[in-house]
Parts: sequence; structure tokens; C-alpha cells
Amino acid sequence: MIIVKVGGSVFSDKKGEPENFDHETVRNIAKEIAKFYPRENFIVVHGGGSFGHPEAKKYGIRDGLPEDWETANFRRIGFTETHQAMLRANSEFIKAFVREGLPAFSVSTSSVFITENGEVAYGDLEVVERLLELGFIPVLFGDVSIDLAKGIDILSGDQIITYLAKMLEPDKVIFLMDVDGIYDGKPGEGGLIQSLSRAEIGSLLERLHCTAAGTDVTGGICNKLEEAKKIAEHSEVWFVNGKVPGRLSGAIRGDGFGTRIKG
Ligand SMILES: Nc1ncnc2c1ncn2[C@@H]1O[C@H](COP(=O)(O)OP(=O)(O)OP(=O)(O)O)[C@@H](O)[C@H]1O
Ligand SMILES: C=C(C)CCOP(=O)(O)O
Repeated sequence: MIIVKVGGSVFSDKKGEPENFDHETVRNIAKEIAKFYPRENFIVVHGGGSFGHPEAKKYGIRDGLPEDWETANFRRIGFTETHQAMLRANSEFIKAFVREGLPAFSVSTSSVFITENGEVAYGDLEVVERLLELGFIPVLFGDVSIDLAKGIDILSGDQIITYLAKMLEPDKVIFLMDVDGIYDGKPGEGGLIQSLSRAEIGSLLERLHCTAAGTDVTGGICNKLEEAKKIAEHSEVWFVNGKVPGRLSGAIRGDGFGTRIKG
């Protein structure tokens, strides 16, 4: 089984208009998956991009539910609005996949996982496992979450993947990004790292100063590398450019262009 994370920067321009969606890129991703399905089983997880992140930021969802009723209710409305924005992004994914004959099925992350300070506290994967057994492609997404410590929070797609990898032990986890892989520095400045061991991630994080978070509410490239370090305990991890046709196929075959992380 292969888990594919479609980064928010792949399917939308995070600095562009709210809720912009790159239909052509997602159609190409679906076409590439269709070349391997059903020989391979897939779980797809997508990020927030220009859908979830602006709403989450506007309503301060990561700050949780305060005592003050007015502010708490503002955030409750924001919790709902952010989830609805993510459902709209998810619906575009499902439509694109179904058009390519892929039985993609939407699974709402906020109905499966409970967090504690933004980390998965527990998740009930029975539905996901049964969907896989029945030949479906479960499609999850970064979402709002009920949080044991803060009341509400955001659960990033990258953290969902870490939990799925730990519980389901996929053969491979592939992160699709809008750049060619992980760079030793800022993209365009540092060189592309084609191969990385799990043990080398710590020193890379130090070299990157983890300042690449940009406008994301869930931590950008640093969070991604932190999660990749945990995932590599269970599976091979790839970071490839999801905007360039053929790169996903290369990672699925195992001879692709991008960054490969081994345990
Ligand atoms: N050293 C680096 N290597 C690779 N990308 C980097 C690096 N430093 C900064 N970046 C930036 O990180 C971005 C990817 O992180 P980002 O959080 O936007 O990923 P995403 O998975 O597309 O988004 P989301 O979390 O919304 O799903 C790239 O667009 C890239 O410009
Ligand atoms: C902001 C929301 C709702 C989802 C965040 O998920 P990510 O883009 O995978 O970090």
C-alpha cells in the first residue's frame, strides 16, 4: 500500500485567491495513480492550501476555545467554516479521481482523529482499513480537530500520515510538493538532496533553521521533515514535484527524481 500526500502548494496557489484549485495538476495526479491501481492500493491525503489555511488563520483556530463566550463562539463558527472549506477542496479531488475511474472515497479527518495539542491522541482506522480491503481509495485531508487540551485545533495532513504509517505500515509514503524535493537550504539556493538517511534529518533541520514556515498555520517544510523522520521508521519516504507529470510515477516505481529517505 502506498500513501500519497498532495501538498496544498501542489493543488493551489497559497498566496493566490482563496479557494483556487489547479484542476490540471490534480487530473494528472489521478491519471498517474490510475496507471498503478489496482495492482497497488493507495491512500491519498491532501493539505489545506488556499482552502483551509486562510480560514484557520482568520479565526485563530490553533489558539483553541477560550473561556470567554464571545471569542469561543467566533472560533466555533471558524471551526465549521474551516472544515467546510476543506470539504470543498476534498470534493474537487473526489470528482477528479472518479473521472479517471478511481473509486476515491472521502473520509473526514475530524470524524476519525482526536488530537492533543495538535498531535494525534487517537484515531479509529477501522473504516479506512475496510475501505482499503474493499478496493476503495480513501481520501483524507488536513482538517480541524477536536482537541483534548485546547478544545479545538488543526490537524495537518502530514501528521495524519505519520499516524497512518505507524498503524498501517505502507510500503511507501510519497509527499508531492511544488518543488523537486528537499533542498539543503532554500529552494534555488541549496542543492537538491537526492538521498537522505533518517539519521541525517536532525542536522538538516538545524541547517535549515526551520524558518520556511511561511504563512502556514501548521509549520511548512520543518513540520514535514519532522514527520518524515518518524515515518521513515516504518516506510520508505519520497518527496517529489507533484506539478511535473511523471514524477509521482517515478516515486511509485522507485526509480524517480526527487528526495528519497531511507530508515
Ligand atoms: N529546504 C527546503 N526544501 C524544500 N522545500 C522548501 C525548503 N525550504 C522551504 N521550502 C518550501 O516549502 C514549501 C513546501 O512546504 P508546504 O508546507 O508549503 O508544503 P505543502 O505540503 O505543499 O503544503 P500543505 O502543508 O498546505 O499541504 C515549498 O513550496 C518550498 O518552497
Ligand atoms: C489548515 C487546515 C485546515 C489543514 C492543514 O493541513 P496541512 O495543509 O496538511 O498542514
